[in-house]
Amino acid sequence: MSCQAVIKYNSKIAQNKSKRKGAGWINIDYDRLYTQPSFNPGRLVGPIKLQPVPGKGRGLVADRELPAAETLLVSEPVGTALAAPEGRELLPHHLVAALENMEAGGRMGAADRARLRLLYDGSAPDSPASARVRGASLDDFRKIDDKLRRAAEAPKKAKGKGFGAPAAAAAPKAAAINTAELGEAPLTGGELERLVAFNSWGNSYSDLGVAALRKERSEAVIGVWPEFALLNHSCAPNTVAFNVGQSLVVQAAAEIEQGQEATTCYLGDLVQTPREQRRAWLKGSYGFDCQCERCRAEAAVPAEVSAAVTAAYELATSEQATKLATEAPGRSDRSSLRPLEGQLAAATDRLEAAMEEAGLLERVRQWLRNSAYAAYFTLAVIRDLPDGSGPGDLGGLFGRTGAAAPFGDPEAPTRLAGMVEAVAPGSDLHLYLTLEALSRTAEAYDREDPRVAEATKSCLRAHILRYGVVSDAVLRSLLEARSRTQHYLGRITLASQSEGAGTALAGSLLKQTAAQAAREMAGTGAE
Ligand SMILES: C[S@@+](CC[C@H](N)C(=O)[O-])C[C@H]1O[C@@H](n2cnc3c(N)ncnc32)[C@H](O)[C@@H]1O
Repeated sequence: MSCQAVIKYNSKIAQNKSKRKGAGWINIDYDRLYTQPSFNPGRLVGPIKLQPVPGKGRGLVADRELPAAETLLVSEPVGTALAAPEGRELLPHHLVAALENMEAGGRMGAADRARLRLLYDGSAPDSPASARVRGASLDDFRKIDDKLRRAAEAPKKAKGKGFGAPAAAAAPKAAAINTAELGEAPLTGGELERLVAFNSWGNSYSDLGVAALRKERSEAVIGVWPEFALLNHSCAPNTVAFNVGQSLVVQAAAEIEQGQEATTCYLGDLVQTPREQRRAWLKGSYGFDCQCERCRAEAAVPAEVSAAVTAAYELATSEQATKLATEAPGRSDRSSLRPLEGQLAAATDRLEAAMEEAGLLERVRQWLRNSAYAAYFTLAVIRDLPDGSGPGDLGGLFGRTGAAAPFGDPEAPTRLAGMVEAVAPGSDLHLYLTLEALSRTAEAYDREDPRVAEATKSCLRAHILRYGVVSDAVLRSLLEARSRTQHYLGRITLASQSEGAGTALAGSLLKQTAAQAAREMAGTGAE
């Protein structure tokens, strides 16, 4: 890194430090959070505010410039989040039943009831029910416990200021919300169903790297993290969220400008499907027509480009392709997959040519590639199959086995990681692919090769995006734990200590300190 970049970086850090003295910045001890299960960070809110967002009801907007890797939120669930062994599917009705049980058993606190009732319940934006919560602020979520205590001490004062009361109608400000009253009546089954339908968040695993460091099992989770439920959706979001114990951590996964909306993605794996599929699912599940930047950009491309996306996607998700790809790990060679490989190559080439012809921006091209990701991914998987070697020797995108397989294209994971970063920065898949890219390029090229240096940088960047700036030791442990993840047919799992070729590699390659990596990131951004 050049001297100039170091100086710029230092001044950027200094600026950030002085900015962070103000209210709103989260200064969390990540090392403790990621390593000590007993450490409870509580409810933390960064420099964001809740405000009306045209066409979306309310949303969270950055109060100041938020650099990538900065923490937006650390949220705790309403009641408790449900957990099950990793990979098990937990559905909203499981959560509704659990919350109903809490109510029935007298274990639902007034503060949690109030937090839930401050969330969107599916009512039309101009209905009286929506008007009830429109004036809420993030403080209403954070300070409910205090308010309830004060209301209990002076019950008469608190009465008469609730929603719909004449005084509230005359002054429709946040102060009109009486959170104490919102916590009074038990939540009905119907209320819970609606609130869970629109606000719950589930994941088939809590953070794999952190679980390893905390010596916990990674678990499937579902819950309502109320502050997180204030984030609106985008098909190319600028935040990443992950579970650490009962907490949900939300990080800026890209720089978010002051006044810009922070967004999350409601789609899960569907983020890598064409526009029509994404929008149909969002309409069916949440009742809105997505108008995010990616949806708008994808709607504006020439018909040939859209047709090429659809054709590539449909080919890769056809019954025949899915069957062949599913059976592939048991195959001794890739010869029977040659016809499919040829069709997929033609389909992705056609998409690339159509995008080139249309002169699209690289950002839009990356979005469109994600819409046809199944085709790019399946092609890379087929090309990864070793020619002629026996079953059990499979490695690469089918999951690391430690075998030194003669991979078809050492740069395939680098390209896939770049694509995924465009729609799911800091996601499990993004981190997995950057590690895969690092181990592949290191196997294929000399350690001094710029492609290895680039892959190292991308890998560190992805991990810092997700985890924030942690100590050198914790970063290295996280990388080592994550280098044992396996990816097979869309599922990422953590292999046992002894499995996985990535561990030693990560240890030897990732000698850079967390501070150096952070400098690299800031230096790149500053130049
Ligand atoms: C989890 S809530 C998000 C916060 C919500 N906007 C509020 O006012 O509390 C989900 C609901 O927000 C709205 N929403 C989220 N993302 C949207 C988007 N991209 N466009 C339009 N509406 C959106 C939809 O009504 C959706 O059902």
